Formats: sequence, C-alpha cells, structure tokens
Amino acid sequence: MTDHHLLQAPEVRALISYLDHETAPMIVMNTAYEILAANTAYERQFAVAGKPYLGHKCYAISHRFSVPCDQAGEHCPLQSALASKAPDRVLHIHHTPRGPEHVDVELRPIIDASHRVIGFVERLQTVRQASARARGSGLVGQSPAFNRALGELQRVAKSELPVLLLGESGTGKELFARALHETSLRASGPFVVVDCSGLTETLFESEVFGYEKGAFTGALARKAGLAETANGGTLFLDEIGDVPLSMQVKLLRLIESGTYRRVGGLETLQTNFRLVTATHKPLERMVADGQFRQDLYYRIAAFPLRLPPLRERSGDIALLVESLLQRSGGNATQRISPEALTALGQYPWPGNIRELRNVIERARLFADDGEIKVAHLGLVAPAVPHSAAPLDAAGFAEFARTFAGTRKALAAALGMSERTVYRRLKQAGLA
Ligand SMILES: Nc1ncnc2c1ncn2[C@@H]1O[C@H](COP(=O)(O)OP(=O)(O)OP(=O)(O)O)[C@@H](O)[C@H]1O
Repeated sequence: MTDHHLLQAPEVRALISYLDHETAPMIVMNTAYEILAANTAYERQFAVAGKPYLGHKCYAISHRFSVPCDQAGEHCPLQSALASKAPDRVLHIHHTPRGPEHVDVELRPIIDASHRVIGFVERLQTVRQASARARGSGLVGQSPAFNRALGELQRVAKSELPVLLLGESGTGKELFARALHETSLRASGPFVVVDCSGLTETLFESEVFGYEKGAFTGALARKAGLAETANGGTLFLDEIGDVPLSMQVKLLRLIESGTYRRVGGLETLQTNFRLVTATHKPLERMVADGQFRQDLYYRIAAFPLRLPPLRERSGDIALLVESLLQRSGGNATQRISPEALTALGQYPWPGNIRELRNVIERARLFADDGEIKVAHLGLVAPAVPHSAAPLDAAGFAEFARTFAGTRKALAAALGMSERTVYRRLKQAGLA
C-alpha cells in the first residue's frame, strides 16, 4: 500500500537520494504512518533480515504495536508534527535487530505548495548512554519514569546549561551525570567528580581550587584543584547542598566567571567547564532558611532534572536485577526465581538502586543451587503485602523452610502475626 504518488514526486526522489548520503539513519513516511523509503544507514542499523519494512506502518516496525503510539499510551511525533506543521522530537524504545534500544527520534514534516503536510522525514539516533536491555555496567532502564529522565538528559546534554540532578540517595545521580557528560560536546574532555559531603571548609577549598607550595603545613608542592582538572570537560559537584555557606560565595564566583585562586596563591586563574550538580536535599527550602545562597541556587538550577526513585520505576526491577547479575564478582549463571522478583517489585526501596544492588549481592551468596529465592533476599515487610494472594500450605512451607531470619522476621515478611506463623509452621510440621 505504498504511496506511489508521493514516492514518484521528483522532489521526494531527490530527497531520498540526498538522505542516502547522511550518516544518521533516516526514513521517509507518509501521513498514514507508512515507511516509504529508508537510507543506507537505516538499512544497516535497523533493518531485520527477512523482515520487510517498506510500505509497513512505523509503529508496527519500531514498536510492534498494532495501533499508532498515541493510542498505545506513548507520544506520537507524527501526530504532533502533522498538527503543528513543525518538527517534533521524542525518545522512544525501538525494536532493533539487537533487541530494544533507546532511540532519539526527530520527525520533520514535508510541506507542499498549498501548505499541506504530505509526508515526513524521520531521523533516528540510538542513545548509547543508557540501555533498555540488561547490561553489566552503566545506566539501564526502560520504564516510563526512567525514559522521561533520559529524554530530558538528551535534551539538555548538548547545551552548555548547568544541570541540577535531584533525586534520593542511590537513584543513580553519578551515573546520570556521567551519561550527561558522555552525551555532551565535551565528551572527549575530562569528567571530574567532587563529593561535597563531609568535606570541611579547608578541605573543600584545597580540593576544588588547589593550593600553592607552602600554603599550609604539609603543602609540599603546588597542587592543581579539581576545577582546574575539569578544564575542557564537566565538573560534577555531588551533594552540592553540603557545601559550607562560607564556600558558596567562592563557588559562585568560580561558576560565574570561571576564575579562582589557589589556596595561598595570588594569581587569578581561569578554567572552563560544564557544571553538573546533584543533591537529595530540598535546596529551595534551604534557600528560604538561609542555609543555601539564593544567587548560587539560581546559578546551578537552570535545568533541574528529577531522577525517579526505584519505587516509581518498579517495571525496571527485573532488568536491573539481570544487569546486576551480569556484573563481575559473582557467578554469571545465577538466576532469580519469579517469586523473588515479585517480592522485589513489592518492596518500597528506601535506599533505591544502591539498596537493590546490596540485596542482590548478598542474596547471591546464599543461592547455592544457582537460583535466588525469596528467602535469600532478607527483605523485611512489606515484601509480601497483605494484598498479595495468600500463600497456600505448600507455598508457605517452602517459604518458611528457606527463610533465613527469625520467626518474627518471617511473620513480618509474610505480613502475618507471629501466632499465625507459629500455627502454620506446626501444620507444616516445621515447629
Ligand atoms: N539506572 C541505573 N542502571 C543501572 N545501575 C544503576 C542505575 N542507577 C543507579 N545504578 C547503580 O546504583 C548505585 C548507586 O548509584 P549512584 O552512586 O549513581 O547513586 P547516587 O544517586 O549518586 O547516590 P548518592 O546520592 O548516595 O551518592 C550504583 O551502583 C549504580 O551503578
């Protein structure tokens, strides 16, 4: 059902031959969502052998949907480009010959002489800084909450705007900061991390600004500060909310003018970095309470990017667990039982991914037969909330037999009273 009329228009044929020399994968579509043409880069990266795509709907090819994205709960760039007659951009997960991948999609309408949209050119760019498949390192995720954060990261990365990452502890702020750097135009420059928590005023100053020989006892040689090391790259100030008030003014000057002085030095030095900061603290409230300078706050908060806590992206837990199991230091053949995965999905994760990592690393030590079971997780309530289907006698006995904690912990994990647990243990012949 290819739109031959459009395809044969000389302008479109010229366009197709032009696109073929583009290094980015590109396709031409009509307003009925059908792929009319693709360039060589698309063919190479996205075409599946033996699976034709010409004349097929974009949503069927890229998403295996039977309806357009907007009817499947996702944003459809074609719909909005059609309505606005202007380009639209979105981050989607596409099926590729390699499996699901994050793809940055930009769609431009082709408009005819009477101002009608007659087709589109779509440019697809695979996002390499995050994976929608299990991977032993780096950012992984594919839940809507994760995709939203990643989409924002893609938007801001290529600008020079300072980014403020907001998220609870263990939500991956450092990984996001690194991904931002790697996506930015400074990717070939250094990525320098300063952990501002627990640094005293003097330590902060000498770490960030460096010092001259003899600036203080023990300063035996001149030392470059991290602001200097970050020249040409990205400076990531983690836990910016912990920077002492007295240091905030020096930091502000550094950020505003790129100038600073080493401790004990007279010379004003110049550096040039992209600033990324992160905090789990309520900075706005700290500004209101006088604990954080307002001018510094405005300076760093140009682009606040909220990282979702794990409980808002529980759809990613299986993917994260699989990724953690691929990490070195353990037995790569280990698996997780479906029940254990369900229990992980119901736990609230106050410590986020860091806590998940610790739970999995600990559980691996107990999984003698290669399978991580609920009891190995050591989760305390509400791992199995009251709303979950009650365990039958066999399920209860299996759970109780393999549970590593005390009877009290068992009761908590099952959301039962200790008396009920005792009664059921007796019934199962376990007490
Ligand atoms: N999306 C993700 N995919 C894979 N691993 C992740 C992801 N997010 C976080 N992690 C892992 O979780 C752990 C915590 O991440 P990270 O240190 O970046 O968190 P953080 O928010 O900076 O924590 P804190 O605020 O406590 O410093 C790390 O082991 C990291 O590799």
